Amino acid sequence: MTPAPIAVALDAPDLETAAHWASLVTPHVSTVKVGLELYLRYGPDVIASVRGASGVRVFLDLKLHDIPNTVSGAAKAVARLKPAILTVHATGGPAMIQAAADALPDTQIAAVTLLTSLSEADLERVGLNGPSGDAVRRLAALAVGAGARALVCSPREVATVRAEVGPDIVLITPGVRPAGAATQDQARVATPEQALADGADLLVIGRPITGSPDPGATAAGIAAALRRTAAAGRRP
Ligand SMILES: O=c1ccn([C@@H]2O[C@H](COP(=O)(O)O)[C@@H](O)[C@H]2O)c(=O)[nH]1
Repeated sequence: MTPAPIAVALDAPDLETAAHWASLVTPHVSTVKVGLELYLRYGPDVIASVRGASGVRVFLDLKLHDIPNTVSGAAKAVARLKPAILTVHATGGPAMIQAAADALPDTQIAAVTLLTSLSEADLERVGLNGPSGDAVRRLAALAVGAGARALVCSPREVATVRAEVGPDIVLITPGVRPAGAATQDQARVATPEQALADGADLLVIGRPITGSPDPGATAAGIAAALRRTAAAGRRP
């Protein structure tokens, strides 16, 4: 069975837990995601631990945000880890995004538009007035123009972003919650089915899977639900 287009966020307090979660979910999902918590605690070794014997795709979510020269150096520093995806903040600007893309030609540089934890009120507080979709669309176009091959946006804006950047850019959506799941600190959320229907290519799902009693079974269940929805959509 083809693994579902899901990146499980391995936001674990220790390496053993992260590697265990990775081994449970990798039969069912295409990708595992290493973020700041694990990478800052364990450094580059964490990548081999979660990749394990399966060789699953690793998404390195470091959200780099600095001057272009520093981001270029940081991107080169992780090149030997061969991440499938590396994130930078789109608000770092075009020169910074291009520096990352030039430094890591074999990795998809994904530009994070606006964090999915920010509500419309939060965005107003940081000086981004107007609907989140407007800022996300602007940042998406800027990032793609600078060489980003992937974008991170909330599932609420993914249809707008798809219309803006076309079919060839990989759209990644955190802020995904199965129906009825707690939103926790996420503000702009949608279900896995809705995110895919609206144009997402890869769904980032963390705590709804890793916080469940059986992460493997939960990942398998979400993957099966997505397959059922896709099959229903294909029926005449
Ligand atoms: O805008 C963003 C960018 C990245 N993330 C990351 O995705 C996961 C989401 O985890 P959940 O447990 O499903 O909330 C997490 O690692 C974030 O760092 C994001 O949420 N929003």
